[in-house]
Amino acid sequence: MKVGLIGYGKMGKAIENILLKRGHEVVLKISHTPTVEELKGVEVAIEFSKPEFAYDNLKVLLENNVKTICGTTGWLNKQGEINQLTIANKTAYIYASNFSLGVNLFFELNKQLARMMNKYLNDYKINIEEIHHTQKLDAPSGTAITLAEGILDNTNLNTWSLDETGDTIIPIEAKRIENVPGTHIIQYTSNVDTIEISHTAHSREGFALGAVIAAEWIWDKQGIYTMNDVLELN
Ligand SMILES: NC(=O)C1=CN([C@@H]2O[C@H](COP(=O)(O)OP(=O)(O)OC[C@H]3O[C@@H](n4cnc5c(N)ncnc54)[C@H](OP(=O)(O)O)[C@@H]3O)[C@@H](O)[C@H]2O)C=CC1
Ligand SMILES: O=C(O)C1=N[C@H](C(=O)O)C[C@H](O)C1
Repeated sequence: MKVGLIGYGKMGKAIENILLKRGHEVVLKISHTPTVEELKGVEVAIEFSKPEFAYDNLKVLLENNVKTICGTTGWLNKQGEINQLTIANKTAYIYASNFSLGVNLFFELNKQLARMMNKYLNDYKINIEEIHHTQKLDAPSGTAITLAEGILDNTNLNTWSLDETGDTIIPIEAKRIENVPGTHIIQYTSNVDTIEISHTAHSREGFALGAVIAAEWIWDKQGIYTMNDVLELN
């Protein structure tokens, strides 16, 4: 597979290592919005850049029929437009707030626990905590937002918030600590006990491997997909 890396930072470099180990060719690695000329020969693009650049990058990629994997978080208000561009250009696109197998299993566990807890939310108060390295630009993390959405879809709770509290709000606490690749904790606390589930990434390797597996999967497809499709989780 001939891959273009759009965003050659911490994740771009981790993804390159895995692509090369799996026998793929990295034909482009840039830290700017690609030009049409640069995209010639790119079969699949993997976009891990910064929140403010993701939309422009994805627009160029999809308008040039490049199949695209996007892991950049913190820009999702324009996801609808990107989905429309994917369909209009008959190409293929996967976004995931987290590409690791472990977190995608954790997303399913979170939904199942939320379904069980819904009738006990008078007794148990929920909270989400996420911890990341100090260079992270967005808060809360994309993964924490996906976890909150999984809980909202399976309970009578109304919304999530970084700073507000209330009976129907899921509070998310975002901590920034040097060198932490990504930790997510969900707690249900009553007067007598706490139920807690957590996922701790030990490095960026799991995110990077998941993005490469998604690129390999989308290579011969058209349409909008998720990691649930790639990993056949449900
Ligand atoms: N979905 C997932 O599984 C994961 C998602 N992420 C997300 O991926 C993103 C990148 O993370 P990470 O690699 O750690 O961040 P880094 O800051 O290490 O890398 C971002 C890179 O993007 C480059 N860049 C700047 N402007 C542009 C542009 N216009 N187009 C393309 N690239 C550009 C930066 O270059 P320069 O330094 O010169 O500005 C930098 O090299 C973040 O949004 C993060 O939240 C991270 C891990 C896993
Ligand atoms: O910025 C990061 O590093 C990470 N970002 C993603 C997120 O916002 O959820 C995924 C992972 O937690 C690492």
